[in-house]
Amino acid sequence: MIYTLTLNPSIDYIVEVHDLKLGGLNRMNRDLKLPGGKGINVSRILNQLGATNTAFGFLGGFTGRFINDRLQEEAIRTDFVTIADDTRINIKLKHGEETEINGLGPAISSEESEQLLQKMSGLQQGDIVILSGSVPPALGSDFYDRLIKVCKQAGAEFVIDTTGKALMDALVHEPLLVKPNHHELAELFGVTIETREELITYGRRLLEAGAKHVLISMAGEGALFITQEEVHHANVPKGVVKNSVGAGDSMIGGFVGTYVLNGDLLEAFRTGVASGSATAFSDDLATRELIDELRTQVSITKL
Ligand SMILES: Nc1ncnc2c1ncn2[C@@H]1O[C@H](COP(=O)(O)OP(=O)(O)O)[C@@H](O)[C@H]1O
Ligand SMILES: O=P(O)(O)OC[C@H]1O[C@](O)(COP(=O)(O)O)[C@@H](O)[C@@H]1O
Repeated sequence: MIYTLTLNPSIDYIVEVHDLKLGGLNRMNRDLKLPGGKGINVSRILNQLGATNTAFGFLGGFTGRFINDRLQEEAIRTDFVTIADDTRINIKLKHGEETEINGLGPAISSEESEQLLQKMSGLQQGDIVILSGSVPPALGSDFYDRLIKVCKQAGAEFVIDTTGKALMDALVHEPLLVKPNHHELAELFGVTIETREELITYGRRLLEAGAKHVLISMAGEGALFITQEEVHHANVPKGVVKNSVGAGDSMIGGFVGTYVLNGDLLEAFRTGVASGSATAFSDDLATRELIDELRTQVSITKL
């Protein structure tokens, strides 16, 4: 079974303002509310691909109910801990560029966090758990570490998509996959990365530190897939970018879903790229139809 875990879900409030005046009154040209948070996005893509999964995490208040209702409409299995505080709202401001303002996250009591650990104690050998996104300050910076230990004790594999120290600390536990984008990879090592060779060098360091597979996404510039044996590059399909929020999560969903369904790593890479692009070319996350259409445009080259 595949599980996603979103410690810090969000309503993604997408606000389009054509001519933004800081300090002035602005009117929205368009707005859209989407269920968000990294693991929740992964669950929605897995569901599109027919990969059965359950979404774990914390949801609370009117915002949490909105997210839960939207996931029920899509028949996604959920097993969230209900918390007293409201789930956050993240603002995605489109004004020619995309500016994101993400909330810190709600208060979570120790009883609520224990409930999550209790749910996860039911994990079994062979399960895959996708740990995605930021950690609300209320949980403490070592919370992923505790969750990874629960996964390992159960014999479950894990994927981790987070940043900074939490990601670096997770590597020693041998995640099945990590997927930094090119900026996150540079930040992880405190360097500036200019070339593809440098991306590969730093990507390989994540393998050396314990990751089993490394995906490096480069938005419209394609992606790299690095394993112990080989490095592959994929181009991205052509299309008009509408909303790239969730593109990285879609890539993880496409990769893991395909890997679990057919076991082929390069097909998983291809579907991951197609899923990321299909989301970038859509207002909401990708649909199965668009992923299938774009998959035929992704070519993979061994470097
Ligand atoms: N402008 C774009 N054009 C085509 N595909 C895109 C674009 N932006 C993102 N994607 C797709 O989504 C994937 C993940 O996007 P990226 O922006 O690198 O991740 P993240 O959302 O984690 O920052 C890319 O590898 C690519 O397949
Ligand atoms: O937990 P974080 O790091 O604040 O990220 C949450 C945000 O990331 C997203 O999951 C999108 O992530 P990506 O664009 O990296 O795929 C949004 O839905 C959400 O608002």
